[in-house]
Amino acid sequence: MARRKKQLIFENIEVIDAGARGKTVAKAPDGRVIFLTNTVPGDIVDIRTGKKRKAYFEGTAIKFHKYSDKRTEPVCEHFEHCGGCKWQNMDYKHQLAYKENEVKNNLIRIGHLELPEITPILGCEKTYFYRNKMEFSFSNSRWLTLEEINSEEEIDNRNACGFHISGMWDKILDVSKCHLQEDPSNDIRNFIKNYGIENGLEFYNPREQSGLLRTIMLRISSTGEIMVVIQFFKEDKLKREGLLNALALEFPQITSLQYVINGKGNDTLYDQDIILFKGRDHIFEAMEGLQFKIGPKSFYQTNSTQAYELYKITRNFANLTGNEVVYDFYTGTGTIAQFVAKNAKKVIGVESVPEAIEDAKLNAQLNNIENVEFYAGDMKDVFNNSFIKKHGQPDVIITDPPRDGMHKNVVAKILEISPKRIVYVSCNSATQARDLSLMKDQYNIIKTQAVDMFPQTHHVENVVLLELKGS
Ligand SMILES: C[S@@+](CC[C@H](N)C(=O)[O-])C[C@H]1O[C@@H](n2cnc3c(N)ncnc32)[C@H](O)[C@@H]1O
Repeated sequence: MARRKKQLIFENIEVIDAGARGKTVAKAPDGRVIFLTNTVPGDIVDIRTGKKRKAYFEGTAIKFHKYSDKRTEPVCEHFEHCGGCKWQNMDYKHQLAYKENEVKNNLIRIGHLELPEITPILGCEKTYFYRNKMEFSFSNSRWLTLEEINSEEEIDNRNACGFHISGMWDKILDVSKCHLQEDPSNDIRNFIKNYGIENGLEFYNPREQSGLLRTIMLRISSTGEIMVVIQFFKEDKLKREGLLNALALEFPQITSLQYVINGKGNDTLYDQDIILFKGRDHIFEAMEGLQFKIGPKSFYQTNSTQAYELYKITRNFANLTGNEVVYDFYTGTGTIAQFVAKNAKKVIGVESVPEAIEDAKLNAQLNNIENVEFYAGDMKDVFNNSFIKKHGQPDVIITDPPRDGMHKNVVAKILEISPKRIVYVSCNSATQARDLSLMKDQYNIIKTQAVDMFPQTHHVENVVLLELKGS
């Protein structure tokens, strides 16, 4: 072990694991964990530590003695700098194994749960170009490589359109080809960027809060429909219409072309008026004969193909016969509720975003589903005695909370009313394990199934079936 300022150098260390936050894991000779970003399990490396926390280090591999046989060549030219698909350098079958293991470890170590035999994780057939929604940002402060910084040459164009660089709020990595969304995603983004540069549309300056072009949101649905929403920082009718007309002419296949003028400090669209320029103000997603109307603010699972697999597993675990009252908590736009409705007596969905609930009601009408009801509000407030009195004792609860998991009062209320069956869908198995540990005295875990929705990243979805003990 050598010392360099406050940093430490550890030599010949094997990388042993991958998991939380997309980082890989090695151990220092004293047993302390080192989290790394630029390695794959099986690599043998020298490590320079950076940030030291109490119980672990953050580090970087500075020399490779052996490359792991779990490695594969990243397909994306931006891999090294982007940070969006951190696991691209690991063969997909190994990515799946680490995800499966992460879920299992969380359920056992955090939840102290007794698990049934674990069914293998369900991988994606499509490991690239699987996202239906992408967001890109403009900046006149393109992130520069070290080579560019050290070069003597003057950099005259620092306009960029792509992704934020982690830890540098004002820097954007300029992306020429992203492997996450099908074509014409890249063509549309590059067209807008090039048009902007050629026609003097200033790119957003995040420090000074100035410029015109701010963000692009691009949705391509499984039905092939395309939505483009361009966010401008200020009003400039001439330049805006020039761009939108040129885009519409170049890509006549765009179903919905919309824009926003947002002069706020942040670029979230959710509190903004979105203005239709051409086509419809929505596109459609379709799943097993159901249609879902998707507006610019609607939530829809980002990987449509795997969402279908996830919902089939959920429906299968719920094992409905047509006579059950089902509560679908954290229902979003009511997709799971509608997906299981034909197998249930009635389904009640709850969601905090009122616009999502409006979409859910509209979609249920569109799909001629009459046995679903939707309510907007925070779960911990809505799910109370009068709610239960109104809708009846549920036979099955399906719950799909955000990454933070369920509020403890929601868990307590579920335990109080004790439905026979609970299907818990989660995008964060650590909080899922925490919640399940609160339920383990009353419920047995019957099945658990991990589903990969996001290849090349560490994210993983997990579905657990619980049954009331003694039922
Ligand atoms: C993981 S998404 C699930 C969406 C839906 N089940 C689906 O498959 O499309 C979680 C949802 O919970 C909603 N949500 C977050 N916190 C909530 C709360 N406290 N009460 C109710 N809904 C909440 C979010 O708006 C989001 O739509």
